[in-house]
Amino acid sequence: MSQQVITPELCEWIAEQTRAGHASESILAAMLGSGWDETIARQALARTLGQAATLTPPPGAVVGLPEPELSRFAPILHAGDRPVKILMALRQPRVVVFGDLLSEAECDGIVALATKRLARSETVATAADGSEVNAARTSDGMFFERCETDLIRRVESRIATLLRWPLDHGEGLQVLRYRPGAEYQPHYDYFEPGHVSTPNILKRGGQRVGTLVMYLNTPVAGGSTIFPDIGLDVAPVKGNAVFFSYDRPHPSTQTLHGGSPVIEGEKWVATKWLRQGVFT
Ligand SMILES: O=C(O)CCC(=O)C(=O)O
Ligand SMILES: [Fe+2]
Repeated sequence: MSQQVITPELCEWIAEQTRAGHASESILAAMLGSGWDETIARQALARTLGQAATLTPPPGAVVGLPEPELSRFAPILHAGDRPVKILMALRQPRVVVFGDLLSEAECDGIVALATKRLARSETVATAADGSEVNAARTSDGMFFERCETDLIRRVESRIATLLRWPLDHGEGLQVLRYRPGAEYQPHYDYFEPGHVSTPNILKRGGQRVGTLVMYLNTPVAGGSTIFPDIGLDVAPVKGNAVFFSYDRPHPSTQTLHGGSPVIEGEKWVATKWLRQGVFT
């Protein structure tokens, strides 16, 4: 079978099989038997049955991922010290848009702290030979240490509560500033399994399994976070955030994403990457 697609007919067939009493696992086996690609088959089951699809994870996949508590679909989650709105949730791939994760003052505070460091890194960049310049990412960036200041610690523990993932499994916050024309071309956040540097990176906490991009300001135009595989554009609104998770380092996770070019104004984001284990 080439170019397999999940059609309404396929979803209806899965629903029928379920009504007839077949377990998700045996429907998957039947699909694999008739030549369906495993990733597509799993996606079709997840799309049709949602949380009722009880499948054991694929071999090599991470068991247990960062995930907000959405089982009752409470529109407001209590993330420790702050109520956080759920604006949108997609099951497959898992993408959740949060409203008001950060207050205006917290956004401004992170931007102020990062601005000082960006100014410093600009000086270094001019002096250096430019080898670090990445054409796919035309923003400027810096990293905070985990729990570097009280503000950073407060935000990090809120994220840990919201995503039910230990604080020490997260990397330090990365802040990016995009000026007009700057963008981050579509990419995956996991480390490429075949890349020479990956084995060393994985020693410090394993693979990345989730990403939270928090918007620290609202650009005038452009700068949405795009997910080309699923046709999703997330508007960068100050204080809001987009979360997505990936259980294996593979394009089948459909987590290709990027920052579209800023058209007017600046765009500031803080990204928290979540690892499988303790990040050291
Ligand atoms: O700026 C964005 O919208 C996306 C940022 C991103 O992909 C990242 O920080 O890994
Ligand atoms: Fe990314």
